[in-house]
Formats: sequence, C-alpha cells, structure tokens
Amino acid sequence: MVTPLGSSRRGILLINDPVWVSKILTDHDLFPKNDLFVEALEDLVGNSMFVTSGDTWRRQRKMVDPAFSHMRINRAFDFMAAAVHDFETRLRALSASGDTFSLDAAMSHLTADVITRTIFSVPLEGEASQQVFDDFMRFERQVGSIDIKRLLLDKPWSPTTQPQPVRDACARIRQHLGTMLDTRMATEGLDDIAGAVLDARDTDTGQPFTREELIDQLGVFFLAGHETTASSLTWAFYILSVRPDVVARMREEVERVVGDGPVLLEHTKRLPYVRNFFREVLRLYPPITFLPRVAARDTEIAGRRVKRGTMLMIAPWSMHRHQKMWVNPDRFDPDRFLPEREHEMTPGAYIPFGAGPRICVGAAFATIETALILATLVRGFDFTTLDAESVRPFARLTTRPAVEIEMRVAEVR
Ligand code: HEM
Repeated sequence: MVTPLGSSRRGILLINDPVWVSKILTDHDLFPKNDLFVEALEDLVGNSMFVTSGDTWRRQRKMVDPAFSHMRINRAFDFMAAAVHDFETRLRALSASGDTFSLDAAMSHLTADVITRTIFSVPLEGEASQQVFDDFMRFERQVGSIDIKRLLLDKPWSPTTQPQPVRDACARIRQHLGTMLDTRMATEGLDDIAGAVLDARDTDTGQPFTREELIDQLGVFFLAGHETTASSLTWAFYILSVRPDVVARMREEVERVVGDGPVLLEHTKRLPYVRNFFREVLRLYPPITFLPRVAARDTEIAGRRVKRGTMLMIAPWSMHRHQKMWVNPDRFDPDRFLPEREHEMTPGAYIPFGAGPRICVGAAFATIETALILATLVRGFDFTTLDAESVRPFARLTTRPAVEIEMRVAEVR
C-alpha cells in the first residue's frame, strides 16, 4: 500500500494506504505540496493558496473560505443558471442542425462561463474573459506532461523554468485577469466571489489582499474551478451517452422532483440519484489524478525511512479503483453510495476533493453546479457518442479523454 516507484535520484513513493493518505494530507507542514508541481503552476497562479504552504497558506485559506460559504454559493446559483440557460440554447441549435461537437471543448466552455459569471459577474463572451479562456486552453495543453528526465535525475528543489510558450501564455492570462479585476473593482454593488475576496481582511493585520495576490487567487479559482468540473462533466456525459438505463433513472428522478419548470437551488439538494451518479463519476474518473506532496524533513512512513525531498504521490485514481477498498471497483454503480451500502466503503478511500485542511475549497460549489447542469441537460437532451469504443482516459492537468469525444445531441420532445 506504500510502494516505491522506480529508481530516481530522489525517491518517489506511491501511497495507497488510506490511513497514511489521511496523515500526509493532514500534516501539511511536514508534507507540503511537491516542488515540481508548485513550479509547474507558479507562472500562472503565483503565490495562490493552491500552491503555497505553511503560514502563507493558512492566512490565505482563512481569508478565502468565506467566499465559498453556503450562503455565498447560494447567491451564485442564479449566475450558474444563466450560464446553463445559454448552453441549452446552444444545444438546441446543435440538435436542430444535427452538427457534431467536441464534448470536452463544450464542457470547458460551459464551466468557464459559470466561473467568470460567478467570480466577476461577466459572461465568457466578454473579450477579456474569452482571451483568458483561449490562453488557458493553450497553457493546459502544454503544461500537462511531466518531464521524466527531470523527475529521474534532478535533486529535490532544483530550480527550473517552464518553456517560453507556456510562460507567455501565463503572462497573458495574468494580464487579462488583471484587466477583469480592475473593471470589477471599478464596479459597485455586485455580489460575486470577487467581491468577497476583495472584502477579505487578514484577521491579524486587518490588511486586504494586494492586487498581485488577488490575481493569484482569482487565477486559481479560474483554473481549479473550471478545469476540474469540465473534466468530470465530460466523463459524466460520456457515461450517459452509453448507459440508457442510467439516463432513464435520472430523468425519472428529475421529472418527479423538478417537473417541467427550471431546476432551482432547492431541487439540487433533493436529487439523490443525480448526486450519487456524480459521486460515482468522480470515483472512476477523479479529475485530479495525483495529489503531489514532498517530505520536508527525514521521516518515516508505514515503517519505511523516508529521506527529505522524497516525492509522495497520493493517487485518487488508484485508490478509487483499488480491489482491496471497493466491491466490484471497475463497475459503474451509483447505488454504492446509498446509505444502506455505506458499510461496503473503506473509510478514507474516496478522496476526489482531497482531504484534511487543504480539502477543495470549491467542493460545495462544484456539487451544486454539476447537479444543476446534469439535471437540466439530462431532462432536455439525449447525447450520443460517435465512436464510444475508442474513448480512453488520459492524465493531463486533469483526467481528460486521450482524443476529443465527438458527440451528437437531440432535444427531447
Ligand atoms: C469536480 C470539481 C472539483 C474537483 C474534483 C476538485 C478537486 C480538488 C482537489 C483534489 C483539491 C486538493 C488538491 C491537493 O490537496 O493537492 C482541490 C483543491 C482546491 N480546489 Fe478544487 N476541485 C473541484 C472544483 C473546484 C472549484 C469549483 C473551485 C473554485 C471555484 C476549486 C478551488 C480549489 C482551490 C482554491 C483548492 C486549493 C485549496 C487549498 O489548498 O487550501 N475547486 N480541489
């Protein structure tokens, strides 16, 4: 359950033991985020809470948490619903024309639209937000692969730089985010996530975030907040396209609970099958495949001596599919999350949002957003994958299909 991965200048351990996973994710001073991972993202999200450690992270997390409180997310719901409404219009046009579309690109666009509306109160159609999105797609394609040579040969904490095209894309994204932030700061009376982060004060000094820090945090909400959700929804709609039995159960639940009208916030909390379906998608296709950490000092893990600088890879992907932790792990079975089957689950084996103090700040946001999207679109449309047999997952920045999934959609009459 704790396995060395190959031989390299710095040790690499794959940790599949839920007890040790929990200890490592909880002690984030001894096991901070891995330096290679931090470097890969630093040009884009600077010193944001996603990559910082120690007291810097503690201060940032305290200031950011209120922006994702239940009350605040509830207020973001109308922005989410407006984005989904526009997306339905797009799908209706695709249904009428019979044109095919890339599921991955469509989901990235939809979730980026949700994020720009909920953070900045602007739709993705705005020029600056569209440019952030386009450059982000470029960044995502280039940064996702690991440099194996470096992994094997470099000493821990060896400084490196990203290739120039990646750095250029990051600089452009930060510039656009700065423009969006300045426009947002000049607008009064908006009740969005940017507003909550602008109002946040350090509890010790009373100081707000600086402009650079704001760009760091808002950049990470954009990155972590749309890329992960797009990945999970891509797998969700792919599964729906090949499982008519699951579609029938979901549609029945949505029609019974919601009826014909719009899906409201209160409905999203009363759709257990939709929720368990999404949990099962996150189990088999966790968007974040690795939670990378590093040993900050010499220590011991599961009776094994671990040298400072050893990389610790916690892999939701392998934990979620582990034969010893799940009954029929390869079977897609949303009902495994029913309360009466809870005893089948291994405590600590399900970590799509991470665990411990650094658990995903946007988990509640993503849960409501995806329930709204799934309920609305499953009731209204049938999805067909053109070449379902050839679909394969691939670990990039998140879990994506190796080749884009081509789809056709038909409106349900
Ligand atoms: C299905 C959707 C999502 C999944 C599966 C997901 C997954 C995760 C995971 C696994 C982590 C922990 C990473 C680690 O410990 O190394 C994390 C952290 C984080 N996520 Fe999410 N996430 C999702 C949606 C979101 C959304 C919608 C937002 C914001 C709008 C967000 C913002 C963040 C931030 C800021 C962190 C860093 C927290 C910290 O280090 O204190 N995520 N996410």
